[in-house]
Amino acid sequence: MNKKQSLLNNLFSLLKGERIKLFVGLILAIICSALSFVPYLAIYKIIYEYSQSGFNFSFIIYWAIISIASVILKSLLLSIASLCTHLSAFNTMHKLRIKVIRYMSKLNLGFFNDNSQGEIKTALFDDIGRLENFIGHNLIELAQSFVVPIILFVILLIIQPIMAICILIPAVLGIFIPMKIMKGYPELTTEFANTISSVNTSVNEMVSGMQVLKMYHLSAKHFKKYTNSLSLYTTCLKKMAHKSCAPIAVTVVILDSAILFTLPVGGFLYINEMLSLGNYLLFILLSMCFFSAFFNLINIRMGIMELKSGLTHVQKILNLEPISEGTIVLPKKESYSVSFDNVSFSYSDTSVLKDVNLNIPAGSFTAFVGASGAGKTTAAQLIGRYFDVNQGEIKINDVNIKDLTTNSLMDTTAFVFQDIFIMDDTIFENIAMGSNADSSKVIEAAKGAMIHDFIMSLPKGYKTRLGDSEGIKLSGGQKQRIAIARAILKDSPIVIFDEATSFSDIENEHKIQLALANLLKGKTTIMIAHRLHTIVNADNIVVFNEGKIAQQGTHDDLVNSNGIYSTMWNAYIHSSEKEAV
Ligand SMILES: Nc1ncnc2c1ncn2[C@@H]1O[C@H](COP(=O)(O)OP(=O)(O)OP(=O)(O)O)[C@@H](O)[C@H]1O
Repeated sequence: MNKKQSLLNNLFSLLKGERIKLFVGLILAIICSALSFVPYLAIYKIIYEYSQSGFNFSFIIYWAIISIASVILKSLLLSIASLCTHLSAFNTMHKLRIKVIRYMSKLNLGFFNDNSQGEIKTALFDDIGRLENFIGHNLIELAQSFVVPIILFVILLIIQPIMAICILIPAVLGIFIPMKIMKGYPELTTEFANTISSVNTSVNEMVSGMQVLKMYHLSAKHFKKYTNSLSLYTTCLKKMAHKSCAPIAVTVVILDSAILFTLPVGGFLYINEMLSLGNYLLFILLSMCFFSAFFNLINIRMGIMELKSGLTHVQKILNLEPISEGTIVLPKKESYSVSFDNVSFSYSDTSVLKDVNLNIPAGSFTAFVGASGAGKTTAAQLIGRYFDVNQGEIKINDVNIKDLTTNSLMDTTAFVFQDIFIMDDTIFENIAMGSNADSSKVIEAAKGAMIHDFIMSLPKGYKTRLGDSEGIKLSGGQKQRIAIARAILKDSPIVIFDEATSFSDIENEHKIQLALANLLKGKTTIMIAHRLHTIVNADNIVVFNEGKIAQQGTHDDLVNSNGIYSTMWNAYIHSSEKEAV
């Protein structure tokens, strides 16, 4: 998508497939507006007939039936028009949501670290959801608000030009004065969209952290972020109500009293024989329709402002630079080398990795260790292009990862993190993750991750549902083993574990280590670990310190040299002994 392309342009291109439905909807809406004149016409006819030839009951019945029929037909057509525009709205919202989700998949994975779930949810559902009001309701009102006054104005112009021009005065005042008073409303709608986003973010945070919050006796009232964002939201709503109050009142006053303006003008023209009594009557009735058509304009304008500011969040996502994709596809191989050449990286202003040089030979087992915040996870994530390096190059098999296709990079690397994503689905699908793997492969992977016996102990085995809604809950260690089974099944030549066995008990951790040692044979493995006993057999242990590589070597080499690792190891042994006592 073109970065400069505005969302409104995108909207028009999304609406392309909906043109017929929209056209039918708008035409029907205009016919409905024409039908709304019929009762006025009936009143005119009855009064005029009465003034000319006295009371005529059958004439009244005739026009009453026509009026009722027009009202019924109008309701029917309006329902069909509304159905058409709503179907268009739902299809457009669906297309835009798919478009944004597809686009998000082109962004680097770090986007999902940086953007809270609440913000993404607001953009996808609340902001795009505003299209329903705009396409479903506002477009109909817009068509009626423009077409009806134009038709009426032409009719009035034909009957009596002076009178027609006179009725323009209150209409113009009724539109422009409120618009002037509404100054500042667009800023409020932007503020409103932002406050909804921050309420969603804080609600998400609060719900996911409810257990911790309760433990610290923090109720919703005490969760400052939530109460603050909620107060901002409520304040903004109040400000919007205040701001919209005056323009709505002014519109109502001007348009409602407009008839008081046309009435004496018409009277003057009638006295001076420039207007017949019948036409005077018709004028009064038609000008009532004319003015009422403008009432919706103020609502439409507010709706458009809210839509525009809401869609800026969506536009912000669509404006992000997608990850540049290379063209090289790595051939299928058991293992690949990975190298960091002078790599530096910062998260906005925070420099995290500085001039890192590292060679990870194909098929080797490398461990990243170091103090918390030293940059281990960041270094590992850069291999999967969660973010792009600011300086230097990361290569897989001597190919810069930026030159690989995204699919090739994703096929080549598998990540197992501490924080594991579990889908609301069966255990089988949670391991297969959308692949076409058959059950024997899934079972083999589960056995490798030491989770098969647990799965078989469940009444529904691999068909057991996991997840928050109706599924069973897994322990941290069980989740980690599901994630390890996924990685085993993915069979990527480079596997990166970030504290992937930290939730397992010692016995299971040992079993997993043994199983992994077998399964990862030949693969290039990178393991980030704080529990140092899990990586003593690594071919190379890389010690990170403040974003730099401070040391590297085998466990024995590092323990025997006086450095950060030996200090870490001694502290680790000491704390393990203490725990054992
Ligand atoms: N998405 C992010 N945005 C901004 N700063 C970040 C982000 N992720 C990490 N950092 C910062 O980068 C630094 C390195 O973090 P990183 O997670 O790579 O360290 P680590 O060595 O893996 O730590 P740990 O062992 O605690 O997981 C830290 O100071 C952290 O605050």
